[in-house]
Amino acid sequence: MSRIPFDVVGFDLDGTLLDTSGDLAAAVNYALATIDRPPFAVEAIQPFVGKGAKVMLQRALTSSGGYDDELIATTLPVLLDYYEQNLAIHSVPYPGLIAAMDQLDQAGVKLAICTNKSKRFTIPLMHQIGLSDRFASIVCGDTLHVSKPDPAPILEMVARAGGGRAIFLGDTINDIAGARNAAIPSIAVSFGFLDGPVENLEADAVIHHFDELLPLLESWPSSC
Ligand SMILES: O=C(O)COP(=O)(O)O
Ligand SMILES: [Mg+2]
Repeated sequence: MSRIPFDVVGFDLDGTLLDTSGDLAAAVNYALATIDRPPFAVEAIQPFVGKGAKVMLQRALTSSGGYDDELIATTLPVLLDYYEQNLAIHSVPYPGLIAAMDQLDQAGVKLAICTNKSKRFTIPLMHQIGLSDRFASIVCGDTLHVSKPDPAPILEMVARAGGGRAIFLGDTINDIAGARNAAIPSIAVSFGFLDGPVENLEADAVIHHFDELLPLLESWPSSC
């Protein structure tokens, strides 16, 4: 019998399951080079991630001289096409993820994903990393007509994974607010693409490494 009081453990993707920042930065920098803007360091791109590729590009353009709609219209397809061809060159699971997933499988808990990344990138990326068949459901930024922090995609992820009690892990306010809006508990990961102190996310708990996940879930009060 599992001592974990959850049926579904849901994960954000970028900055939570996988460190995708190397490939995202390469795509942003490729697009910026086509308009003679200088590249960003990988770490500088991280806080731009979390609300989809268009917002990531808008944030990069804002930090390098500004933009108008025409510039977005020409550079976004360049970024998207490059990223689609280069999804998993540098991207890797965070340390301890696979072992934590194995432990959750053994405990009979379903794993699921709710990401603001488009389906066009999410499904091939998870396939190329070799993890796509480990998740009971994968809800992307364009699966519904709304994305996190709206609660609908998180609730859809839980429903598609079979329903029941759920908890959600993420690295940005979109994830933690989305879980709160969906009335499920949340865990913030301190190793993701933070844009400030992890405490500012006001998650119910914080982990610094995936080794902490199983003990945390096993000690989670079953009444809350
Ligand atoms: O593509 C993004 O900007 C964010 O994706 P995430 O929701 O998996 O962090
Ligand atoms: Mg994220």
